[in-house]
Amino acid sequence: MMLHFTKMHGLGNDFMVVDLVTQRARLDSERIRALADRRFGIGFDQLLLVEPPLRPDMDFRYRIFNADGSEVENCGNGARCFARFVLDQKLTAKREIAVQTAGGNLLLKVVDDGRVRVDMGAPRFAPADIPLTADAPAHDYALDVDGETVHLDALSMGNPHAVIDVDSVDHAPVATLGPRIEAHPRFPRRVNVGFMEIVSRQSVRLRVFERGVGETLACGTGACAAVVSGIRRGLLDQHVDVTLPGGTLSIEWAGPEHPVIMTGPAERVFDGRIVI
Ligand SMILES: N[C@H](CCC[C@H](N)C(=O)O)C(=O)O
Repeated sequence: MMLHFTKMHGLGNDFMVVDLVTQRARLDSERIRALADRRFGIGFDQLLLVEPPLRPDMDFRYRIFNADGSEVENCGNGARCFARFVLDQKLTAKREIAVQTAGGNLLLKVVDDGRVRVDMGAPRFAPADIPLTADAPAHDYALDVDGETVHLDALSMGNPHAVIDVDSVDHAPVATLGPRIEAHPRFPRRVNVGFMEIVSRQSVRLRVFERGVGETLACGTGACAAVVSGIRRGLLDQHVDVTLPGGTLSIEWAGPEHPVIMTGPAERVFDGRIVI
């Protein structure tokens, strides 16, 4: 069958977006892995599926699959592209769009300069919510990585994140330490690993080794997790600019029980059709 899709990106974190409201397709993890490979398919960090909602108070269901075929709970850069996509495709005329994901509900809003503002929901810190099989609180957690102790802050943005402070992201061990933490047995659903350099109380630099993908040019939930971690430890103010290799996101968090607000761009690259 022929499947229509749109290629999009958020600061270089790139997506294949598929409307399953007006078309039908069965996409299993093997097919998704093939589509994620530019030699056999399209090539993307994540596949985003736009589906009818399962609940009457939601506008859409938003499903997310990593390049390795694993379905995940949330994707921040993808949420901004989701909003741009459903408006461009005229699947809605709403300017505030409620979507349900496996990790919670998001509220998407296209703001005047064309960027998208996302209410990402409140972070969660209990080890069981991350999940982290920890016998201690998940902040400033000392993780034994092959005999080396790595201090990290673990939390959930619907999906699991570990945040590590570094003096310089340019010299951070993203490629060597990232995969060993991503697959660490203490994280039974694996984990996204963020390396954060604090520049000032209103600015950080960040690189993320993403679960199921590897290092990406940007990670929206990773940017949220890094700012929450810094604010919680008294190192950052409420509104922080996060500069990733692909560009800068604006993140705001007013503290526990409050949602994290992320604002940034969403770009459409091309439309296509593929035989599946
Ligand atoms: N790799 C992530 C999903 C995509 C997150 C990222 N692309 C974002 O923008 O939040 C995970 O396995 O939880």
